[in-house]
Amino acid sequence: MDSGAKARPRRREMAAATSGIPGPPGKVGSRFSVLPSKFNTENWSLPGAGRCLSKVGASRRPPPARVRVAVRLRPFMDEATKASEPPCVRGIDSCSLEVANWRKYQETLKYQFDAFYGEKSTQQDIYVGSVQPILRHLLEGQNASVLAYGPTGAGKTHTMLGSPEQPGVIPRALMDLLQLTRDESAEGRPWDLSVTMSYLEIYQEKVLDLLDPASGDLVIREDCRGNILIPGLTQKPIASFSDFEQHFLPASRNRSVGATRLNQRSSRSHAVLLVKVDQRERLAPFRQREGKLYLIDLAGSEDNRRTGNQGIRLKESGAINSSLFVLGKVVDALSQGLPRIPYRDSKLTRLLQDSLGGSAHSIIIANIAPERRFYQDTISALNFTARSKEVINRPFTNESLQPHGEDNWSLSKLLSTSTRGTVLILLAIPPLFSALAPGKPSQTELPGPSEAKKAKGPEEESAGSPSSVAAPAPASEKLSLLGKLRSMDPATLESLLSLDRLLASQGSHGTPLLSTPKRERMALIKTVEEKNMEIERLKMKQKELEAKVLAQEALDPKDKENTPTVLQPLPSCTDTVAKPLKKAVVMPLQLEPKIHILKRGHKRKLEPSIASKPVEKAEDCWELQISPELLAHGRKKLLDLLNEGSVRDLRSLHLIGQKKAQLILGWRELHGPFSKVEDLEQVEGISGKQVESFLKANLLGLAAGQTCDSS
Ligand SMILES: Nc1ncnc2c1ncn2[C@@H]1O[C@H](COP(=O)(O)OP(=O)(O)OP(=O)(O)O)[C@@H](O)[C@H]1O
Repeated sequence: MDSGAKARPRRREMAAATSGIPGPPGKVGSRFSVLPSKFNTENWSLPGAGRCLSKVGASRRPPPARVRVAVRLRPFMDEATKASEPPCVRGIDSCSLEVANWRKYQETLKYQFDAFYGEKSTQQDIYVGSVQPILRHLLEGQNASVLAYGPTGAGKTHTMLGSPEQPGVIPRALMDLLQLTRDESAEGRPWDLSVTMSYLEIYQEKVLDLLDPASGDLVIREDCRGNILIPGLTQKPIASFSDFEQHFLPASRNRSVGATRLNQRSSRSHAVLLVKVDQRERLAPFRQREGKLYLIDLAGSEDNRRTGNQGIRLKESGAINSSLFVLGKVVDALSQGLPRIPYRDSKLTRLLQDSLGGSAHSIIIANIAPERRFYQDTISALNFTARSKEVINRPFTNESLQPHGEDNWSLSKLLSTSTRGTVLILLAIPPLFSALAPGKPSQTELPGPSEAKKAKGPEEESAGSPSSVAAPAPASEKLSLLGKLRSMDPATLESLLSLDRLLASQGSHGTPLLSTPKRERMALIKTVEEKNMEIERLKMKQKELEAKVLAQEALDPKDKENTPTVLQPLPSCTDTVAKPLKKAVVMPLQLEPKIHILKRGHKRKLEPSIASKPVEKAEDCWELQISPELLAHGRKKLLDLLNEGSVRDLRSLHLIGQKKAQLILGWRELHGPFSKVEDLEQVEGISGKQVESFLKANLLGLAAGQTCDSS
C-alpha cells in the first residue's frame, strides 16, 4: 500500500536527516547549548520585511498551503530489545518508510511524507529541515504552527523541547526568531519588531495558563475576524533568549507530567507555546503586522492495557484520547472537504482551528517508535499523519494600520488589499475603536496609548494632529458610518470588494485614496448604503413571493391533499432571504411518498397493498428502486456506522457478525475511514457478493426505519 501517493516528495536537504550528521557547533551561555551559531542560509533564506509584503500583496489570492507532515522514528530505548527484535519500521529514503504488515508478513505498508527522519537523525536535522523554513512567515505577519503528534513514549517532548544537551524545536526556534527580530529592527530598517510569549496546557479539557497557574480554566474565543483568542492569557515580552528561559523554564515545571508504564515522564496534557511577533512600520503608512507561532507538544495517545493506567492516570488518559479522537475527526472532515468541521468538540481542536484548515503554515511532526509493542500505535499515527497532509490551509497576512493618525485609515486600502491575500484589520483611532468594538478590546489585542505614541513617527505627528482627529462633526459622522461597516453582512462586504476592484480598474489606486481620504470614503460609504437598500428591497420581494406561494397552496385543494401536514409555514421563514429558499427545497421532497417502488419493465408487478406495507414488500423487491433521497440517506448512515461504530454497533447491522465486525475495525485502523460503503469489499474476508447482500439487507432496513420514523 502506498498511502502517500498524492504527496509530492520534497527531495531537499534531508539526506542529513537519515545519516545523522550532527549540526553546527552551539552557542555559548545558554542552557540549550547546542544551538546553531548562525543561520544556515543554504536551507533558509529569509527575505526582508519589505520584500515579504510585496510578495504577499502582489498576488490576488494567497496560494493555499498544504499542511506539511514529517515523521521521526526514535531509536530503540534499550539495547536488549534492539538485539532481540527487528524494528517494525524501516526508512526507505528521506521521504518514505515502510512498516511490516502483520496481516500478510510477506508484504509491507509503504508511506510517503514530506520528510522522514530516521533513528539516527539529530535535533538539528529536524529543526533545519522542517521547522526553520516556516519561521520566515512570521515576519510576513502570517501564522505558523508546529505540532508534535504520536503515541506516548515515542519522542514528542524530546523533539519539541529536548534536553540541555540536545535542545529541541522550541529553544532552537526561539533563539532564531529572537535573532531575526533583532536584525529586522536594527537601526535604519523600516520596521520595529517585538516578541511576546504565552504558555498554556490543556489538561482534562481545561485551558490552564502555565505562566500564571492560579488563573484557572480559561475560555477560548473567536473574534469577528476568525482569530482564536484566549482572553486573560498571560503574555510576557521577551527581548532575548535569557528572557525566554526565565519565563519558560519555571512554567514548564508547572506542566502536568506523570509516570506510566510506557514513559517515566509522560506528558499528561497538551502543551502550547504561543509566540507572537508584532511589527510596526516606522514610516508612513505606519502599518502593523502580527504573526503567531504555535509550538505544540501534544499528549500521546494511550492504550490503557499497556500503560497500566489507573485512577487519575486513567482519567487523564480518557481526556487525552478523546481530544485526539476529535483531532482525528477534524482532520478527516478537512481532508474529505466536509461542510462541518467539529472544531468545537474539544478544546484542543478549537485552539488548533488556525493551524488545521485555517490561516497558519503548519507542520505536523509524527513521532513513532521502532519497538513491536508500539506497532498498532505506529500504524494509527502514520494513518493520521497521511490524512493530515490532505489538509489545506490558507495563510494570509495580518496587517493593519497603527492606531493613530486619521489619514492612516483608508477603507479602500482595507478592502482592496484584503482581496489580494493581505487582510488589513481595522483598528482605527483609539477613541473610535472603543466605540466600534463589540466588547472591550483585550489588552493583548490592542496596543496601549503609550505604545501607540511611541510608534508615531515625526511625519505622523505633523500630518495627523490631535485636533484634526477630534474635529467633532466629522468624527461622530464617521463613527456611525464605521459602525455600519462593522455590522455589514458578508454579501455587502463582497459587493464593496467588487466596487473597490472597479475603482482600482478605473485608476483609483491606494495612494490617491490615501491623499484624498474623506471624499473617497464618503463615496464608498454611500455605496454601502445603496447596497443595503438594495438588500432590503430584495428581502421585501422575497417576502412577497413567499406570501404568493402560501396563498396558492391555500387555494389549490389538490396540492393541499398531498401536503396536509408538511406545508405548515415555518415559524421564522420570512426573517431572512435565505430561509424561504430552504422551504423551497423541502417542499418537493415532502410531496413525494417516502419510498418510491418503481416498476422495472421486465420485473415483478407492484402489488396494490404495497403502500401500506412498504417494508416487507420492499424487501421482496430489492430490484425495485428506493427513492434516491432515502438511498443516499441510508448509505450515509451505513458509512457513518462503518467509520465510527464499535464492534457492537457493527454487529447490529444485518449480515455482520463478530468476526466481520473485527475485520472492519482492523481495516479501518490500517487504512483510515471508508470513503464509500462499497469499500467494504477491500476488507479481507468480505467478498463483492457479500457486500451486495449487505447493502440490500441494510439499506432496505434503514429505509424502512426512515419511513416508520416519519410516519
Ligand atoms: N530521538 C530520540 N533520541 C533519543 N532518545 C529519545 C528520542 N526520542 C525520545 N527519546 C527518549 O524517549 C523517552 C520518551 O520520550 P518523550 O518523553 O519525548 O515521549 P513522548 O512522546 O513525549 O511521551 P508522552 O506522550 O508520554 O509525553 C525519553 O526518555 C526521551 O529522552
